[in-house]
Amino acid sequence: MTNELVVTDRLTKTFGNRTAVRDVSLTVRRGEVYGFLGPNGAGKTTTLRIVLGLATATSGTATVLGLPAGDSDAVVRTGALIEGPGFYPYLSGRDNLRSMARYRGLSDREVDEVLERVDLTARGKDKFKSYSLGMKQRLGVASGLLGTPELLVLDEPTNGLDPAGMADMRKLIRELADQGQTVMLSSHMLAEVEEVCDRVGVIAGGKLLVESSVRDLRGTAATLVRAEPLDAALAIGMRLAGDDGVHLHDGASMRLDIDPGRAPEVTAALVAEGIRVFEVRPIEQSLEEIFFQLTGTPVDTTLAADSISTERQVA
Ligand SMILES: Nc1ncnc2c1ncn2[C@@H]1O[C@H](COP(=O)(O)OP(=O)(O)OP(=O)(O)O)[C@@H](O)[C@H]1O
Repeated sequence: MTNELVVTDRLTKTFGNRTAVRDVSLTVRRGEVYGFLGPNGAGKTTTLRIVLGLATATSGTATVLGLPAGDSDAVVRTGALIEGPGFYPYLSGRDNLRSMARYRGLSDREVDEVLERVDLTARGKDKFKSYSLGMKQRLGVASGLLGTPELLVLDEPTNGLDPAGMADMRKLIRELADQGQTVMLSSHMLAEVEEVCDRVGVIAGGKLLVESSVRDLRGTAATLVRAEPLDAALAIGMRLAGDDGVHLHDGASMRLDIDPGRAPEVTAALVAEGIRVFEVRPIEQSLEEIFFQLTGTPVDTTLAADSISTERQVA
């Protein structure tokens, strides 16, 4: 049994003379929620389509559950929500799933189980067309869960949902993960990836820029110091962090590019020079800044209110 459920190796896809995906090598491990993060047009959907066997690569390989992407056994063991599944508007949610289940030789009992998992049991008998967007999307996830897939692939699962619908969907994905479900999802929202995902692959312009845990991506390698007089403090800062490791911050503090674990040493050095120390604390880069540094693309401003609140004023 492989623990690397998705492995792509230098995956490349071109459309005419446009390269949508270029040399993407990523790994999704069993039991994790993997966030494929990137701005619109980055190549996320194209990559997921190849992983799901809906498109072929121009070069490179994609392996799913240890099998070539598109292999019938890999397809059967993978659930997906991509480009919105087609549901019959005048059938109930449950009957829509039943028709899918029968087609695949699955029992009605399994339909009731997946409805329960996405919290739609109470509305299962209502017509699909009466559902909110969030419920429709949850029904889409339910359809992806039919057949107890080892891997669930969700393309922008919260796209178009209102804040409450987004929150419901994120909660659902975390619940599925807590039940052991491996999920690979795409998103253009940093806050979402931070909230939901264990690991992240950042893609822009078709290239995978970084792959790491959200925590490692952000890092905490800087220390904020508020002290007076600041000029004297800056001189000590340079002694400790080097000339390039000191940055003015807010006009009243400095950021030192040194591990926050050295806070006692920093404090002692400042105090030894008669400098008054008001604050020494770890400082995190915001994911927005990291994203911008990696991609050269600012985060979608419509997401600002939704973003993670962390230190945003690194000099
Ligand atoms: N069938 C196609 N024919 C031509 N170009 C395509 C095709 N599919 C995707 N592309 C192009 O490939 C690039 C990557 O598209 P893709 O849909 O994979 O990005 P994405 O990251 O999923 O973005 P979005 O969230 O906007 O869908 C885009 O420039 C897109 O226009």
